[in-house]
Amino acid sequence: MAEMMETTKAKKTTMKIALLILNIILLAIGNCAGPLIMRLYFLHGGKRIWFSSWLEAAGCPVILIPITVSYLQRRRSSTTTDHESSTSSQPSNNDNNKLILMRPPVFFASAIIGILTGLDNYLYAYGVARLPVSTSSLIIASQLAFTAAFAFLLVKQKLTSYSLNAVFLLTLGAVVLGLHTNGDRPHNESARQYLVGFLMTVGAAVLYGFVLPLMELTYKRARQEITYALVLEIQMVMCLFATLVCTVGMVVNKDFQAIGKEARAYTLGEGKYYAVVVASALIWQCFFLGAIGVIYCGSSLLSAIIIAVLLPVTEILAVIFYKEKFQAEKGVSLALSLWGFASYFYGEIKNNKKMKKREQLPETEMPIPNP
Ligand SMILES: Nc1ncnc2[nH]cnc12
Repeated sequence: MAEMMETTKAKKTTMKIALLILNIILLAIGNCAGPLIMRLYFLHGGKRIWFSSWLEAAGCPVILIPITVSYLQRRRSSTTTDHESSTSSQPSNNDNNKLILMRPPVFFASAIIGILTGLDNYLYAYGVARLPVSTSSLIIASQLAFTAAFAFLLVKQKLTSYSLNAVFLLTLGAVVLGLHTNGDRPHNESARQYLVGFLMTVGAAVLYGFVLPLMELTYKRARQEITYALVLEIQMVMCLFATLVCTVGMVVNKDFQAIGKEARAYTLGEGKYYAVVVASALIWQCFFLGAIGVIYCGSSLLSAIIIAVLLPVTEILAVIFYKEKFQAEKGVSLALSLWGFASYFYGEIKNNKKMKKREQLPETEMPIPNP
């Protein structure tokens, strides 16, 4: 019996590590390619900020694919368990047969997070439209410090010397990255436009720094078991509400009527315009699913650290694809980010080892029962 429990526990741990790796990959794709494709829209004639922020969430119907696969899998496994339990008189798990796992408290929390995400997407898109990538990346990297502060307040995230060191190094990396942005205001932009873009991006960093721990709090306070299938449903509801917020913005701003004209005038061609739009919607889904998936497998702080560590990668990709200059600051920033990331993981590994030792201790101290 104890052996069976050990095997199930080991299986669960392996599954969680596999899920963590998968979500880190999704987050990496979204975090690196998202800002680049959003910028591609603005660089070649795109002007609609509400539309651009709408694209960050509107690709959510694609999440219906893994939701359906997960439902079919649950049903299949529940049929097998039902069959086994009918012969072994064990109760079957009712939740497995449900098409929708989410209960009202999680639904309302996801809806609120979705509304905040919709507003955040607008702030973020505004910054990408107005500022050079290097500047907006610098500001967004400060999000890590806000996440650390909000995670400390909302979910009592323990800040070890290693995670604090990681926050410090990653923030320093962002500051170094911004050193070369002096006087980088584009020629066709007024000082006021530039300043508003700057402030909007600061707002995005603060708001998203709040949203990540809020999601972790939702997982912790949910009065139901959180599984990855439920995480997919949360992503769906969150993005639906974010899309709703941005749809209102688009309607007020008359963006829907402007899309056709904008596509025809796009300097890369109409076909490429729609390709950018579709790719953008899909890439941002990777970002948001990756972000909340990493929170599920790890924590909101880990999600923010991965986002911060990948920002210099985005810079390098911008150098390759948009022929931006690669100054020494970018190399230093990259090194600092990797150092911060290594520090965080070293701390986590040390912590895990300590926890495992503590788990094993009572077993060795327990008296051996008489047969
Ligand atoms: N809406 C957003 N999209 C991507 N990265 C972000 N960082 C802060 N807000 C963001």
